[in-house]
Amino acid sequence: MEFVERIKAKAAEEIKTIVLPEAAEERNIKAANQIIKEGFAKLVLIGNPDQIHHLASEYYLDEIGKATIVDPENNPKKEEYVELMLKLRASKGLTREQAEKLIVDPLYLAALMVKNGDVDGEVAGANNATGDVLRPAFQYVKTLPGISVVSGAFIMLIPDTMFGEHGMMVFADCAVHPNPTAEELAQIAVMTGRTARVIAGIEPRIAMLSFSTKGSAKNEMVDKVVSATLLAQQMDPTLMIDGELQADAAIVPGIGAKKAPGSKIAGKANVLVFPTLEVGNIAYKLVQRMAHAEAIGPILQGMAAPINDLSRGCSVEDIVNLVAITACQAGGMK
Ligand SMILES: CC(C)(COP(=O)(O)OP(=O)(O)OC[C@H]1O[C@@H](n2cnc3c(N)ncnc32)[C@H](O)[C@@H]1OP(=O)(O)O)[C@@H](O)C(=O)NCCC(=O)NCCS
Ligand SMILES: CC(=O)OP(=O)(O)O
Repeated sequence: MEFVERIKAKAAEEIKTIVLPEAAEERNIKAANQIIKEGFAKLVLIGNPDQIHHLASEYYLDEIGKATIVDPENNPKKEEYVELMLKLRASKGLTREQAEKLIVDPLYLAALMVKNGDVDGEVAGANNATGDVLRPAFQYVKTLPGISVVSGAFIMLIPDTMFGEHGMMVFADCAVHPNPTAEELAQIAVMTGRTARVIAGIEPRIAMLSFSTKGSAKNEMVDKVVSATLLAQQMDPTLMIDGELQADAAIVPGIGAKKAPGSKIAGKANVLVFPTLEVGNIAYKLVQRMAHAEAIGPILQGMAAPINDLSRGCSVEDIVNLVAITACQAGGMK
């Protein structure tokens, strides 16, 4: 079974409720209709009900009536969420007046719904920049115990290639943490290995990427990747991790054998960990656009509850796929 079909079938085994805070938008509403029709998740749509119904009738989206619509301007749970916000962040200086303003923002409302257990997960980002999606999630939903840094992975499905796992690769961090320390990069590598195992369903072979292979260049940026590799190997000895490797040494067998003889990962990597967000975000977009890869994500790694971001360049299908992954995470696939 193909990856996307497998994820949808898994989500359908235990139906979860996912909130879409950008529902009054064409791609979101079309995706919502498709998800309800396919039946692998229940949906809560945040937005102006008139706008949502108008879009649904404009595009003949017959299933939208089966979703729960929450109007942020007229939300019966507003007071309950404001109290929760104050309980969680009054100590950080949040005032009642600020909380009452924030809870009308669909991205804050969605994060509070997740925190309050009213929904099982959230998908947003088609209409909002990543930072704006992440901030309410970081403030209210927080990270898993023991995780200090959230990162974003993409499952890349690259057509007509044998790179990675028959064209499937996992890339991270492509979305969240601009300039990780060695310790943070090690955490990102370990979390990405787990995403590859649990969500992509592959046994990870993780390459810690750099512009140097096994000491071919000397620079503090290379030193960071070397330290991160050692730390990641210690953090999870069950994972196969090697570095520092250049991208060609990581994925091309002949070059891997030449530049990193004896490495179990070189030439065979199916997980690529980038040294900074700058590199990861540029690399995933180039592979997506130039190699016509499907880029599923960013799947946020290390959140205490499933909240996932989208690229503003996403398609309807991208939203559908990420909702399926979010529902699987809510079902315990983390
Ligand atoms: C994620 C991001 C928005 C956080 O920036 P910020 O709001 O300035 O962060 P702050 O330092 O004020 O932190 C806000 C909260 O988030 C937490 N946080 C920040 N980065 C975090 C991370 N990577 N993992 C976990 N928590 C994080 C902070 O601990 C803080 O929590 P607190 O308020 O309870 O103390 C910022 O790092 C960012 O914009 N990243 C790039 C996103 C992006 O544009 N990606 C490219 C497109 S996908
Ligand atoms: C993941 C990402 O790059 O998001 P956007 O394209 O919205 O900035």
